Order: sequence, then C-alpha cells, then structure tokens
Amino acid sequence: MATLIEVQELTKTYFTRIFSNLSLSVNEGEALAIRGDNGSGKSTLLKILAGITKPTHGTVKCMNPDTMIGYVPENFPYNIRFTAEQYLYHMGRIRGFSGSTLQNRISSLLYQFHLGDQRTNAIGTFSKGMKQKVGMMQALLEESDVLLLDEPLSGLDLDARNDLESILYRLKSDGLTILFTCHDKKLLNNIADRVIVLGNQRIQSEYVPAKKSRFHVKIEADTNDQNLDFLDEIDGIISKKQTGNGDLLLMDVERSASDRLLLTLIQHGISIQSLRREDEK
Ligand SMILES: Nc1ncnc2c1ncn2[C@@H]1O[C@H](COP(=O)(O)OP(=O)(O)OP(=O)(O)O)[C@@H](O)[C@H]1O
Repeated sequence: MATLIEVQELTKTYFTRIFSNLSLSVNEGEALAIRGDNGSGKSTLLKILAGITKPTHGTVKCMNPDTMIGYVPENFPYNIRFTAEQYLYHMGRIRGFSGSTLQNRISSLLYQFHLGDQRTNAIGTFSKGMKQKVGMMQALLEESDVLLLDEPLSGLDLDARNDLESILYRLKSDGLTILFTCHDKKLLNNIADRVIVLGNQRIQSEYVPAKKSRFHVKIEADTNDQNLDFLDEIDGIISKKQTGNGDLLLMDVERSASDRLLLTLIQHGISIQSLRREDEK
C-alpha cells in the first residue's frame, strides 16, 4: 500500500506536553484506529491531521497535495435549525459548490447513509447517531480521500452503532482511508487494519487487530413475477441471477447489506426461499 500521509516528529504542547516526536505513516485505503487513555492526545492528533490545530513542532505531509481530508468532531453542533438537506446544501455552498452539483451529491449521500426519508426533517429532532451521520456526510461533500472520525460510535445505541459500522465498512471497501479514535473493541476488530495506542506522550504500541472472518450471504428467493429494477439501487449486491422461468432469484450479498436487502425484498412481495452464509476465503 502506498503512503498517503507522513507524520514526522510531531510535538504538541498546550500547558503541558501532550506528545512529542510522534512519527506515523498512513497508507492509502487503510483504516487506522487510534486508542489511548483519556487525555493521551487522540483528538489532538486528529485535529492536527485535519489542519484545525497547529503542532508545536513537526510536520504532516500529504504525499499527493490534492488529497482531500474530511474531519468529523465527536459532537455535532447544537442549535442547528436547518433540515439535513438544507444544512448540507449551505455547507456545500460555503465551500464553493454549485447548487446542481450539491443537489446530486447530497441525494447520493443521504441514500448511502440511510437518511433519504429524513431529508426534510429538522436536524434538531435527530438522534445522536443521525447527527453523527450528518457530520460524516458534511465531511464527504468534497468526495474526500481521507475521513477523520473522533469517537464515531460514542453515545450511540446498538442499532445505531451497527448501522454506522456497516456504513464505515462500505466506505472503507470503496477505498476511503479512515482514521478514527475509538474505545469500541467491535469497531476496532471489524474495521481497523491497524491500531496505534497513544500513551506517555508517544505511540506506545501498534498492532493488527484479530479479524473476524468476513462472510457473504447467499439468498435464494421466489420473485413472484415482481419487477426487480429496484435491486439496481441497492449497494452490497455482489452478484445476482435469475434461473428457472425467471422466478428464482439467486444473490450473493455482502454481510453488511444483507438485513437491509432482505427487508427490501420482502417489502416488494418477494419470498425468501433460503439463506446461506458463506465465509470469505
Ligand atoms: N485547546 C486546548 N487547550 C488546552 N489544553 C487542551 C486543548 N485541547 C486539549 N487539551 C488538553 O490536551 C490533552 C489531550 O486532549 P485530547 O482531547 O487530545 O485527549 P484524548 O486522548 O482525545 O482524550 P479523550 O479520550 O478524553 O477524548 C488533555 O489534557 C486536554 O485537556
């Protein structure tokens, strides 16, 4: 994997030294988790990478100067009166996007983040997980190459965690480089390719988490003569074919997409005949 970001000899002092001479390479397409005790400097490191905070010494260099970095803070701002769609539109306009570019981009993001049906609802009424998604969509308006996430799952309930985890997994599969601070072991094991642990003002250790085996789901379904065009809109289908008189549908889908896909099939009047888990080799 090619190096995307090179961090060299980074030192940050506020009133006291947070870390010193910290060096790190971030590879293209990797998911890098940053762990460490409270106050070890995880958020500070992300903010320096995002260009929000200046290091006291040291450099952060993107190997490709056109690399776009999106940053999502732990907490979404309070008192936003806009709807999700309006908010993203205004943020995009401030960053210089045209109205038509934004409309397409925002529709696609709302769909990818499973918030299409919430587009006209006020963000003030959103749950923490939904606000976290809006923050991520805001960071991805630019089609960023790197996404920096500060505690993306903190304070979310189990459903919201699973939903966000499957979105992160898909973004990573699409080639996005993701750096995230995290206390959640499940997210570390499922998403992170590598983990660094901050402590004693430095990178104390680094490891590759034990991966759970990934699996696909094979679905066999009776189409009941339904039109299947709606399947074109669904992410996560690895392959599909119709057999018999066209009434038997065989699909291979990603695990992260299987629940959503099954629900959609049933909603379209298609009956599930069998499900089989298949481990990735
Ligand atoms: N703007 C600031 N001014 C002064 N001190 C700061 C500032 N931002 C962070 N700090 C201090 O720097 C240290 C590291 O903070 P940081 O938020 O990076 O840690 P963290 O590892 O992310 O912690 P947590 O797990 O609690 O989120 C803390 O002692 C914090 O109080």
